[in-house]
Amino acid sequence: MSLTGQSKKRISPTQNIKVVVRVRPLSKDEIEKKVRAVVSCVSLKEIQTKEKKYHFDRVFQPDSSQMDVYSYVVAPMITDVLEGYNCTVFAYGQTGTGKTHTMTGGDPTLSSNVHWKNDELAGCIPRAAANIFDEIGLMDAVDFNVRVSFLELYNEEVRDLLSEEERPSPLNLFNDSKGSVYIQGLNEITVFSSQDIYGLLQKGTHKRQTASTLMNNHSSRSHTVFTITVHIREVTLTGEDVLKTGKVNLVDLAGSENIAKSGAKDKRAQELANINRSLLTLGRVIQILAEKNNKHVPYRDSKLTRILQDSLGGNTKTCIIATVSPSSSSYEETQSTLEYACRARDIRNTPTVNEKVTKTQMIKDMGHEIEKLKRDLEAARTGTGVYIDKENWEQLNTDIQATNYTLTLKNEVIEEMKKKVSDLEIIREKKIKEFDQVMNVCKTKDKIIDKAKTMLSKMNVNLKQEQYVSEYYAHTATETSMKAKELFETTKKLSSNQDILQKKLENQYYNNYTNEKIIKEKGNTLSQNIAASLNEEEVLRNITTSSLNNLKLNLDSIKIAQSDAVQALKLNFESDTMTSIDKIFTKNTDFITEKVSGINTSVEESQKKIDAMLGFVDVQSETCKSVSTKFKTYNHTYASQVRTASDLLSNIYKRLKEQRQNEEKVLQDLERFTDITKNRIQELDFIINAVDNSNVLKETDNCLDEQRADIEQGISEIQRTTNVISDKLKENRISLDSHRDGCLKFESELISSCEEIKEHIVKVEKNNLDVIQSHSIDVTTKVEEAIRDSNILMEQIDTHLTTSETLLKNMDNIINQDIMTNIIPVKRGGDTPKQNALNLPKRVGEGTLPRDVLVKRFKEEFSKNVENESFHLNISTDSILPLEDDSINSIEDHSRHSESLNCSNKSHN
Ligand SMILES: Nc1ncnc2c1ncn2[C@@H]1O[C@H](COP(=O)(O)OP(=O)(O)OP(=O)(O)O)[C@@H](O)[C@H]1O
Repeated sequence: MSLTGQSKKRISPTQNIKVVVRVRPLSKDEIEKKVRAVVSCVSLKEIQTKEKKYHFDRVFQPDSSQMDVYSYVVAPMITDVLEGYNCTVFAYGQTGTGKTHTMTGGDPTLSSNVHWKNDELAGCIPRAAANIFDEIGLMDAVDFNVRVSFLELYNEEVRDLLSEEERPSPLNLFNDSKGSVYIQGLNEITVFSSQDIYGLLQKGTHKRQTASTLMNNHSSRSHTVFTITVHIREVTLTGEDVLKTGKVNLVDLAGSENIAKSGAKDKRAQELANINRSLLTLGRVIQILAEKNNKHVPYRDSKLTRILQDSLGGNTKTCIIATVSPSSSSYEETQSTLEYACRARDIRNTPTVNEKVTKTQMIKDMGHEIEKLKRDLEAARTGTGVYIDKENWEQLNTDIQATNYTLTLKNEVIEEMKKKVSDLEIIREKKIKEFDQVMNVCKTKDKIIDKAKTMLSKMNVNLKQEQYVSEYYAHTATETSMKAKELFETTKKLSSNQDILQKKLENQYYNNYTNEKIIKEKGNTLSQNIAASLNEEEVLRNITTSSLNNLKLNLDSIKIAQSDAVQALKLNFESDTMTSIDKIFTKNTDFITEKVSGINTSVEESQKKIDAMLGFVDVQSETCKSVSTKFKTYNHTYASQVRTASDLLSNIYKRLKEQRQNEEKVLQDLERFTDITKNRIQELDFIINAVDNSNVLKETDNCLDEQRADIEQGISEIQRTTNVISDKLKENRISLDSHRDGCLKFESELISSCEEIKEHIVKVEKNNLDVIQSHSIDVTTKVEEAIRDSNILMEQIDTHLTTSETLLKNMDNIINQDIMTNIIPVKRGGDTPKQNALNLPKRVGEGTLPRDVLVKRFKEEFSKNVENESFHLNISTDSILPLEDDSINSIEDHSRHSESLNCSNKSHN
């Protein structure tokens, strides 16, 4: 039987294995002994011990029913099994915590009177059996096959609990060609109802090895695996028969307590070592899988882990039920079970649906198997098989086993590689996600950059536009001044022409006057002649009168014509020149007004800037003030500190001085005392000598000797005292010296620290001053720049105003003096002079364009030349200004008119 074999087809996403905890209620014994419960279920997912809180997929309280556990853990797996998944449920925990109670339940044989859902004692295995048959029963007319196997793993030996043998021999584990674990000779019994399964469960349970331990008389020391395999026949859309296979392994593990505590000895200890070997290996496997560090997973180190390989980190849907006791006596085990279960939560499986096998393929496989068996039977019956020596046979078997082992190892390596690949795949996916995120960030950044670029280009265009407009205005200003000059020249010429015209008129009048005079003289001569000749007087008078009348008429007509011509000339000149001057004036006024408003705006802006600068200056001055206040405070503190330090020093000096004075005084006293002592000694010597010399007093020798001895003793004592005092004084002096040195050192340190503080203050002050200076320089520069700008603007305004004033004055002069005065007829005569040709400025009437027109023009030009990198707009008035020829025409008309007038005058002459 293969526990794990089936090639896989549909892969579900990788998922953590499910881990739940079931807390058993306190037993009667425990209640009687008043054992304390040391674990509490905080919520549906949390359990609290004395030390720690643990989180699981689900926590079942002591009063949870069997059905509660089944509904949450196994029921969803039945649906998965029928869909073709392999599922495994482990019960893990200390002996006596309810593993068997959870997996098998009170009585493995369910009563047929009660529905399995209502049976209180039934564990997961009988419920799963009933559930599977219920589910199959709900399916419409399907062919199915349900098989059951039940094995026990005891002392690292696999035994078939459904074997007919009384004491079944251990079974071998093999890895088949697909790398799955295969248990040779394990019975898989086909069942047709849930009752069949209950029977087999009961049969197997009887066979289960049990052993007594000190902890629980009924506890099982073996692991059991109860497997229900379901094959369902399906017909594909193409009409082909396929077989869908799914199975559920229900595992009841041996108790997880340690050997020492169990108190087992000798053979039992060996058993426990083996049992623990499986559990220890299971623990290591769980640890390595949970750590996800791609270490070798030691599935092969125990039979239990080999059998359950696929359920841990494989393709199976797995759930671990950790059973714990609430009793304080089991606290350590409970804690270790919870830690173990917690670790297992990190194991990830990739559940995969078993591949559906076609009927043809199955028949083919079975046919091959039958053929093989037939051949073996035939060979055994006829003796035609291959006979080899036993040793060779064993060698061959060993070789096969070794090869199989190598193969298995290779398969394991392959599996590991696959795992690594899948891990790498996960990492790759993560990296791709990260890369995508980075790319998204980059895209966002790109968008921001693009926006910034667009803004920049817009700003560039605006800048160019502003340059264009300002250049244009500058250019127009120059042009205007030039035009004004030309106009001035023209006006001058016009005035000289006016003079000439006046002269012409004067000449005309003079000629007329002369003519009149001559006519009058001639008339007088004629009348004289008529008077002389009386006969002809009447006739001659008539002739003369008519001639005079004619002449008068002629003269009048000439006068009228001339005055008309002058009037017309005057009117023409006035209207044309005035119109053109008006136009220029209006345009210039507009231009000036616009400029003035622009300049006003600039001045306002400058004013605002200056205000802002002044504000900034105010802030800076405030900062300066606060800095200087701080500096003052700092200085003050520093001065007071220096003062305190100097006071301290002077105190120390004073004390030192006093001490020195005291010392000197003591020394002086000592010296005086020494002198006195010396004198006393001398006196005594003198007395002794005197005594020595006197015989009378020899009697008192002894007494004197005694006195001398006393005195000598006193002297020596005095000397000793003096020595002691001098030693003390020396010591005192040394200590004073060291004290003085210390004071001096302190003083020098104080001075140096004061110097440092001073330097620091100076530095800070300098820095502050530098900062303030640089700020004020900046501010001053900016203010000066702003003032300079505004001055320039004011100058420009002044220049414009002066120019316009000059223009106005010139025009006034032209109108008031040159034209109006010179037009009055002069009573002098002369020859009509030749007329001077006027050199008028071509576009004397041109004004400046409004800003919006300029901007529009700039945009047109810019859009045309946008491709050209070195694009530069031509702002010459030839290219941008429209021709406004009214003024030119008027002046040309005027000159034409003058010419015609000249001609008419000539004809008159
Ligand atoms: N949730 C529970 N409710 C009621 N009784 C329980 C529960 N869990 C366990 N018990 C009782 O505790 C005793 C021990 O339980 P059980 O035999 O299932 O423990 P075990 O973990 O399987 O022990 P072993 O490892 O020795 O097989 C039994 O009498 C069982 O009925």
